[in-house]
Amino acid sequence: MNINFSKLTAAGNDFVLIDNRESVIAKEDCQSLAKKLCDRKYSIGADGLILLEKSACKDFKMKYFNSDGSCASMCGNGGRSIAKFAYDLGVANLKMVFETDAGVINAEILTEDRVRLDLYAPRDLKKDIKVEVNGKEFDVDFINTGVPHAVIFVDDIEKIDVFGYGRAIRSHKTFVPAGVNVNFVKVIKGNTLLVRTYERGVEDETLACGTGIIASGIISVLKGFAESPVKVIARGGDKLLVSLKNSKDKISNVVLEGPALITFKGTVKI
Ligand SMILES: N[C@H](CCC[C@H](N)C(=O)O)C(=O)O
Repeated sequence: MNINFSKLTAAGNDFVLIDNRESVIAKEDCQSLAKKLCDRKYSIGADGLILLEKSACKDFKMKYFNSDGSCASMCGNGGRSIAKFAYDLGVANLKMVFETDAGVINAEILTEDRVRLDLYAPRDLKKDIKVEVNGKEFDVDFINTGVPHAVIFVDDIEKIDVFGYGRAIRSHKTFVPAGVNVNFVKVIKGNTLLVRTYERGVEDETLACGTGIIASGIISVLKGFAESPVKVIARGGDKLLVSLKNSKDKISNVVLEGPALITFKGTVKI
């Protein structure tokens, strides 16, 4: 049987995507397969594995696995990548609706390499949590944008030890047992953020984290540091846009727009 797969990068967050509508990959094999395929030395290499699965009610379903094999309920850059993958396969039109474990997402292919996601409302906002790690106290805002995120505003985004502090905060007792993705944010002129993210499940800084960029945009607006739509420059240099639709006291839903490129595609016979 031939399996369609692709390698995509979305603002530098890269993924292996597999068309698993015929369920050729068994549930119990997904985590070990993710670790194997995401290994940058002995395999294709990626931040995560994304499976396109059949859905009874939407165009398709997305299942996401980090490069360490852990399963996550959502991936913002992965969502933009699977939209492109699904359109390329002919599974969906330019506008599509798909299921994730965090909720239903509307996606639109805007141009050859730009995709927009319209997501569910974020949840579990907790402001001004004090977290001390490695002798330094951080003022953290927490929000769940499909996966858990800590947002920390810093003055010097170039100098901050994203790996050291990110790893320590990711596993801090405040966030156990699930852990948290850690975003360091610098507000610059022009209603723009610079964001660097230590990603749970990759256990390193990635060049972009879509749900982290959304979390950073939301918290910046709530704190009055920026106005929607917020421009975000990811670590890899790509530009994304976070737009919030506020309704009374909560953010009704969020739109993330940014690049998503197919860098390789093929089929493998099994
Ligand atoms: N590492 C995340 C999942 C992927 C998030 C990120 N790649 C994105 O684009 O949202 C977690 O385990 O919570």
